[in-house]
Amino acid sequence: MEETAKKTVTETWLSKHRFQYKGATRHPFILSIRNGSVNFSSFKRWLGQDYIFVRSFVPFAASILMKSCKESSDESDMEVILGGMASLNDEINWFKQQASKFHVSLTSVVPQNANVRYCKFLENLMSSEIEYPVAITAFWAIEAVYQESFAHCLEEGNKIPQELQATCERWGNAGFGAYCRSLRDIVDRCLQNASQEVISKAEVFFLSVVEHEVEFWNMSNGEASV
Ligand SMILES: Cc1ncc(CO)c(N)n1
Repeated sequence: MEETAKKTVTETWLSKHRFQYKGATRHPFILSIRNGSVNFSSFKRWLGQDYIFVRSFVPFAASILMKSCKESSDESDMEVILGGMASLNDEINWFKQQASKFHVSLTSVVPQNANVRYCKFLENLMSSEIEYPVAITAFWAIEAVYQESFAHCLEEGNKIPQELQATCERWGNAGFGAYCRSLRDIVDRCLQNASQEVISKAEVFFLSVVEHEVEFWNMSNGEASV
């Protein structure tokens, strides 16, 4: 038999679940930002909801940092995650600036159902019963969907409205891309040595993230969803 490079776990998932993944990274809302047809009230709705999500994402990131200190075999994981937390600090301030620019009142945003469900999902992942490889898989997937979505907006031929350029750059920039790549490497390293049970559990959570992301983008439509 011929020697071929063994596929990493994330490579396997991304090809096996490419349709679902594309649903999240090429969502109509993202395509509308890229082609300039985006409805500004949709964008404002997304902005307010995402601020709420990011505030829930901070304690989740902190829980990942704790797990990495206790369970990781590689000391450098801490630096990668800590770097992510530093950019979340910037992100919170950025949301406040953008909200003021777009006249969105962050204090009066009511979380929609899909957002409440996604935040609840993060809370469950913070439990000490969730293994580090499983939690970091979800963490990577959450960041990667945004990175791939907004990087796609920035690709050649885009007609991004000038007001939304900064949003696309926030998650689509090369530095954020490199950060997501580091997270993905951590996931692959952790899962390479994990039991089949943990690998399967991580795959289920990966798919859940993808579904939650689609539901999250759907909220920008403003239609009440169940
Ligand atoms: C819903 C959602 N997913 C991912 C990210 C990336 O941080 C975000 N800000 N919001």
